[in-house]
Amino acid sequence: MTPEPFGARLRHAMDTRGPLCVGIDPHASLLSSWGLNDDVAGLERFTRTVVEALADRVAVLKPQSAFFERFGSRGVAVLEKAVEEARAAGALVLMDAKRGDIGSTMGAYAATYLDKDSPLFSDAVTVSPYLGFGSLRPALDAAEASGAGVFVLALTSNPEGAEVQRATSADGRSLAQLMLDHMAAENEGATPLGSVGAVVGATLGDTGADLSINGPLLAPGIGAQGATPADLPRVFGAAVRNVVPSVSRGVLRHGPDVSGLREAAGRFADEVRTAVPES
Ligand SMILES: O=c1ccn([C@@H]2O[C@H](COP(=O)(O)O)[C@@H](O)[C@H]2O)c(=O)[nH]1
Repeated sequence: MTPEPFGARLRHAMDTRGPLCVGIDPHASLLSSWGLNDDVAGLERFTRTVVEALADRVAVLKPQSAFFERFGSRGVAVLEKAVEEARAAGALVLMDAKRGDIGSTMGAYAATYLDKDSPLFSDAVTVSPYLGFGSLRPALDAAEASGAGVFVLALTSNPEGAEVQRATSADGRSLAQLMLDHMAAENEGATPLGSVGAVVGATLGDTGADLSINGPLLAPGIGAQGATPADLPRVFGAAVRNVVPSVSRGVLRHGPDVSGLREAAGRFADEVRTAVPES
């Protein structure tokens, strides 16, 4: 049976739960402020608490793989369990791994995150297109086959990104626009939403880019990096209904109480609803 595409599953989740994505970023400083040790037991407790607090209410949970990988195989085991538990509780899991390599190696990354039989299978994964959009083909194909999604870096939230992403390509478009146009081509004709998303920072102000890719737009940078939900209409213009606003530390710093995490996520969700009533 053909799996339901990620874009359709995400649209449904956004419409029923609201579009907010909360990141699971177990920074050492957060473990400490939660009264936990910077070790695998602390990592596990932190992660389970976030999943317990939020997986039954937010559309998307986004574990940041780096914070798990730093503990080696035992950290990755915590990540595997978190993915399984978050998905079982109804959240879509977006693995923030930002993978990118030559196509043959990309195939191995695709097998890791986008093959239903993998212990790290996720609803979607972040990838970097700066080895050429075509190098992502194994991930795009694997995602389509398994009903998963791929979020491609376009205009990242960090100020350093501009020197690469705003550089001019051979045909005069910015590199970011070139990538966005590739994503639009991948999503052509998909309803209600394509499964190839773009990452566009909420911190950027008016991007001047054409964001009409017919796919989701992940907007990190809300909270600790200074953006707010009120910035979304200016950054995303007519595409704002497809935005998945993402916040990590801005919510996580309200732990370790489950109620504190829920209230913080609820406040961001309310702010998003006020800023983007059509979302
Ligand atoms: O352009 C990007 C792409 C990804 N990120 C990731 O999102 C979170 C942001 O965390 P905050 O605590 O809300 O700042 C983090 O995992 C980044 O790696 C991004 O910030 N910008």
